[in-house]
Amino acid sequence: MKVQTKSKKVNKAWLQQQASDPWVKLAHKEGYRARAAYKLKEIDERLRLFKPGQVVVDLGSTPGAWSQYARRQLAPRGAAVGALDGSLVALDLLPMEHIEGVDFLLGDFRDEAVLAQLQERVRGRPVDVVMSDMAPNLSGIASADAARVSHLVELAVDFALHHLQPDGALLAKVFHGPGYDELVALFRRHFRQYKVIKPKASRDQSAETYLVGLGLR
Ligand SMILES: C[S@@+](CC[C@H](N)C(=O)[O-])C[C@H]1O[C@@H](n2cnc3c(N)ncnc32)[C@H](O)[C@@H]1O
Repeated sequence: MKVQTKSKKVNKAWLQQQASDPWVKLAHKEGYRARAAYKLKEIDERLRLFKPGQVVVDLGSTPGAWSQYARRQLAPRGAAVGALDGSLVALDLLPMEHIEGVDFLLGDFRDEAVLAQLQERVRGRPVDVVMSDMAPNLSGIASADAARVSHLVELAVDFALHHLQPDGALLAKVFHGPGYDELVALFRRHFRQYKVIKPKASRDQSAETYLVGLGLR
């Protein structure tokens, strides 16, 4: 009974925070499924990641705000959405409501069979942008959580090394704390340039930040 009361309180606080969050309001107005769209938008406005006609892979895509944003950038002006077929491939553990022009795959990125299916969807085309907003369920045990985050980012780097075109980009969510410096070193080792960006839409109290690798070494 006590637990239920506490979770109701947490829920109420979360709902209040959502209602007063300017990014949530903007997301509603502009038709995005989540405020996360504005993190990607800011990164894109700084680095110009997306261009019409590119091939993009979105890892950890649900509910779909990054896919929605990327899809809007990839569609050449005035082109039918069908022109995008297969050029935006999204993957998540959780189902994602359909977005026109987005080829969604349900599965765990750590699973080799799922990785093989993702590779099939990419059909051997060089990928321009791999983006990963994947975040594991956190246990609260810092070392275990850091290992989970690092593992997902390392797998995303490995995927990027095999599929990115030479001037392509990898964008990945990371967390400050144990394992962070090693992930920065990994980006430095494999990319000609790397950037660390904490977008304004990322909550100050959150340890999340984004690493972007530009151009393969
Ligand atoms: C912060 S949400 C992504 C939000 C998304 N970028 C958007 O704009 O709507 C993180 C997502 O990562 C997914 N995820 C976590 N671990 C994953 C894994 N091993 N394989 C695939 N997806 C994973 C979660 O299911 C969750 O939907």
